[in-house]
Amino acid sequence: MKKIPVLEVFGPTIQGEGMVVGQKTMFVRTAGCDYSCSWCDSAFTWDGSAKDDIRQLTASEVWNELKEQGGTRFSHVTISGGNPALLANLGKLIDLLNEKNMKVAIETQGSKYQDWLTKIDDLTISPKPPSSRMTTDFEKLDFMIDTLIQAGRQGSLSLKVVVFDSVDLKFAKDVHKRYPNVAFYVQVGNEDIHESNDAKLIKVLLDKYEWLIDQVIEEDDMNDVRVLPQLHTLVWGNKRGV
Ligand SMILES: C[S@@+](CC[C@H](N)C(=O)[O-])C[C@H]1O[C@@H](n2cnc3c(N)ncnc32)[C@H](O)[C@@H]1O
Ligand SMILES: Nc1nc2[nH]cc(C(=O)O)c2c(=O)[nH]1
Ligand code: SF4
Ligand SMILES: [Mg+2]
Repeated sequence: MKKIPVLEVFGPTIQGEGMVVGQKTMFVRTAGCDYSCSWCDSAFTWDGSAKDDIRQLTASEVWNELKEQGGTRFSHVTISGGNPALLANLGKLIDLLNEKNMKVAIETQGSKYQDWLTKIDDLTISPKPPSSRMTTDFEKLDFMIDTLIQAGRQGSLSLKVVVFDSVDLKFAKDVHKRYPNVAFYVQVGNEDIHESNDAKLIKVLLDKYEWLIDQVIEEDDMNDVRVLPQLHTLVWGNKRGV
């Protein structure tokens, strides 16, 4: 039986980001990423700092853990990382979750396609803007989005770009223009991922949110865009596992 490298199972909590923000959900966080974004708020998934906490679990072991923590208080599971789309055998977990009548969401940056992506109810693809210092392979992203749309998954799909500055905003605009038929979100970037003073953090994040709203309001290429903060950060700050 192929295993899944798991770093965290937590919840129920609310989805703090993107297309189903506010949705009550459990989280499974896988280890490993093909990127190393300068501002990654989950760098422990790939920088080696949590390597001793990685557990190799089967799909049914992950399900058991979800049930242990969530009981009967959930019907939605979000799989994030790291990049969960690096894992071909995650398909087994997705099939099991579907069998258990769970809705399943995935967070990925769009760098790697898997066939099981067509089975996801809420799929967030989050290409990385220049501030991350990563470079998007648009051929791969085109392939992923074309394939998903061809498979009839347009309604389950969204793009979400994290924005820190006006260069990122230009990138977000270009991504939205390239895929005009995909629901599009911009999200406030958190520059203070190590800040433990929540009041200070919230003030900065709300100011950035207002700045981002103002930018989108003025932009005639962004009329069908949703502007969101990271809701979980406003509620719980930089705490892990919420
Ligand atoms: C930790 S990533 C894991 C999934 C996948 N690797 C990705 O980046 O889409 C989950 C989400 O958090 C966002 N994110 C990471 N660091 C952030 C930060 N400092 N501020 C705002 N969003 C951040 C990512 O852009 C992504 O949308
Ligand atoms: N509540 C909550 N919402 C989230 N949305 C995306 C998350 C992630 O780290 O992928 C996340 C997370 O870690 N917590
Ligand atoms: S792609 Fe996602 S998990 Fe990977 S480094 Fe960037 S934000 Fe972090
Ligand atoms: Mg997060």
